[in-house]
Amino acid sequence: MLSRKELFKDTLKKAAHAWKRTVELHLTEEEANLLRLYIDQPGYVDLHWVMFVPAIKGQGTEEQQKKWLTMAYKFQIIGTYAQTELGHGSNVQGLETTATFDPSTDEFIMHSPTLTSSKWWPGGLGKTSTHAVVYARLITEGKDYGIHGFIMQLRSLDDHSPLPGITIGDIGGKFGSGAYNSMDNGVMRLDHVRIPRDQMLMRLAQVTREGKYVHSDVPKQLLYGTMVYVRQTIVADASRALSRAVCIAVRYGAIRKQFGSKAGGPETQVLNYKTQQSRLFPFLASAYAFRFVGQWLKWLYTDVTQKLESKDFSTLPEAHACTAGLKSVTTSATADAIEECQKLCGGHGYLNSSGLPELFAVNLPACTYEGDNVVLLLQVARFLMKTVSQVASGKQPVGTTAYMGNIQHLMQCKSVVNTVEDWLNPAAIKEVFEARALRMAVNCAQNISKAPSQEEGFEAAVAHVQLIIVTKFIEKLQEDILGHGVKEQLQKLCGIYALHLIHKHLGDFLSTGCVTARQGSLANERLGKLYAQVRPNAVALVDAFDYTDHYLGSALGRYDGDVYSALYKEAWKDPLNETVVPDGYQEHLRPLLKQQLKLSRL
Ligand SMILES: CCCCCCCCCCCC(=O)SCCNC(=O)CCNC(=O)[C@H](O)C(C)(C)COP(=O)(O)OP(=O)(O)OC[C@H]1O[C@@H](n2cnc3c(N)ncnc32)[C@H](O)[C@@H]1OP(=O)(O)O
Ligand SMILES: Cc1cc2nc3c(=O)[nH]c(=O)nc-3n(C[C@H](O)[C@H](O)[C@H](O)COP(=O)(O)OP(=O)(O)OC[C@H]3O[C@@H](n4cnc5c(N)ncnc54)[C@H](O)[C@@H]3O)c2cc1C
Repeated sequence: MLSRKELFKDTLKKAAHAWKRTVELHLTEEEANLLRLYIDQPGYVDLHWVMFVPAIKGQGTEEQQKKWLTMAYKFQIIGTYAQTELGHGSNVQGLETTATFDPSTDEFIMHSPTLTSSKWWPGGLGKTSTHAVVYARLITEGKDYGIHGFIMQLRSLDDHSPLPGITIGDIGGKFGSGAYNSMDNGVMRLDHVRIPRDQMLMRLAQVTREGKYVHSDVPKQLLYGTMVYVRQTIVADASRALSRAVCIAVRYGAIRKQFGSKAGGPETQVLNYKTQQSRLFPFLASAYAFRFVGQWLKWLYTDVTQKLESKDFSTLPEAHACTAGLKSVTTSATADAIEECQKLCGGHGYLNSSGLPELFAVNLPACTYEGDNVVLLLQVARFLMKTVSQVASGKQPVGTTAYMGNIQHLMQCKSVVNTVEDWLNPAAIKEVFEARALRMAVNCAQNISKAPSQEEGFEAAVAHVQLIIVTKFIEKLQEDILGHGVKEQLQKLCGIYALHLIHKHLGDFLSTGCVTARQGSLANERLGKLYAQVRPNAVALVDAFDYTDHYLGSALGRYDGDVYSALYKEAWKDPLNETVVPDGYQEHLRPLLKQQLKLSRL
């Protein structure tokens, strides 16, 4: 087991190799990220590509982009995204770092006025990055204009030492043993560090040579654009991580046999047990659901970005709500699912050689980074409340809230389900999800009108986001899908995804009158039948993810199923087995045993 320093150095070597190949092969950002995935290092290249470069692209002028991106693409500088502080992460407007304009020298003075204003968490800040986009309160002519982005050099490009006035280091080890511990999330304090005025990212706002603050005609929320971009990529990440865990658990469930042998025959595959299927197959369905909604979200984000180019900001709120909501729902579900997949693999699921502990450790923080999942869902709730009031004033909602325009019908419709088979009807499923989401949003709006609260609407936000995921799965099935029998299998998975949510949130569906108790039990019955129908193709459905054994990194999830010899082989690789008699025996164990033996002979 590598020490953290060895792990960091090993990752730095791999990352530097990846960067070198990126430049030599002239890789695009997309290709560089794929390279990162396949060297499976969540380290340094993330923040440089994933946030430092997009922040400059989104908030820098053409001139600033030309200057800084040229260096960033060639890895002449390595950047990070320094927003979060010791005292504030979720509340960006609460950040305390200051950037005070000094007209006498045409510079900004960057300063950490309090301990809690120390920058804290930025990936790569601790030991690697030479530059950062630093978010700070812009102060000019004695007035605080709130949070803006500034490019700062942190370390010398000659010997990598921190520049004067900058105290910088790593924040220490984190949850889990592997990947995120290879990343140097850092702490930084600034002591009146001066930077030229032109290092303020000036696409959204400017400060003139005289110190006048000028806000351009774009929504100030574009300052948050980099986070929106990463949130949409995280949905695709979640679907990948979930499908890896499910691939391991399904393949292992097909190999593992426990109990059930008749007259000395073979024991039963644990994947045949209904309890195993009811725990695992919703995750299999979710892996496909998140992949499809992630593809749609990427389209939405691209579409919004193109509209922004032509100063059309109309879909910015929708983009914020969708990226925030889908990042929140998919990462929470994925973290829970990976943990459950460990349990679905019994004892062997807790071995590092299963690949599951590391997968969990790397993906758990996604519930927090890029926005705490609760805080993001409250943003969705705010968006829904605004939409409900617009509908009440006669405005026709569009996009993912278009269903709210059908308020007359959805507020009083009864589900058409009368038989188990009816739950196979996508239209019936979609209507039930629309009715639940709308009724919960309206109930919430009514509660807020009685007692205003910033925290109402969390459940309504979840209902709205789950409706989006179900809708995109149903829409995907309306496309041409190649491969004999593939569409039929995906239809079953779509049914499992939707019906397991009805099962899980039956209280919502009953309390809003969207389904009756009988319809709820018909849904459960349908779910059990779907599990049995998916079982014969479960292994094929995870093989379809097409992960190599290297990428999966799991003795349990091997394509050839040769699990036990893989586990056995892996065990002997552990450093503890380098000696037959363990270190410490002579000092600690032997004296005790000898003494006890002597006593026993007295
Ligand atoms: C390959 C992958 C590897 C992936 C691997 C990645 C590696 C790990 C990287 C982790 C990097 C980080 O964590 S970087 C740091 C991430 N940090 C965060 O995500 C911070 C989360 N907090 C925030 O985003 C903000 O503080 C909010 C949105 C919660 C609140 O902001 P606020 O300014 O106070 O705004 P608020 O009053 O709530 O709302 C005012 C109005 O602005 C709107 N609004 C708010 N945000 C936005 C927005 N982003 N876009 C549009 N509109 C917005 C609201 O809807 C509202 O509209 P109206 O209702 O007035 O119409
Ligand atoms: C692995 C990792 C990498 C990171 N990388 C970076 C990086 O590169 N750059 C960067 O700038 N940051 C980074 N971060 C920081 C990250 O963005 C923040 O931790 C995240 O935004 C959450 O903010 P917080 O820590 O302030 O949580 P808090 O907001 O303090 O959350 C604590 C609790 O308070 C609750 N809460 C907060 N506000 C409300 C509210 N209004 N209503 C109800 N409940 C509320 C939350 O739900 C949560 O349960 C990283 C974090 C991690 C874990």
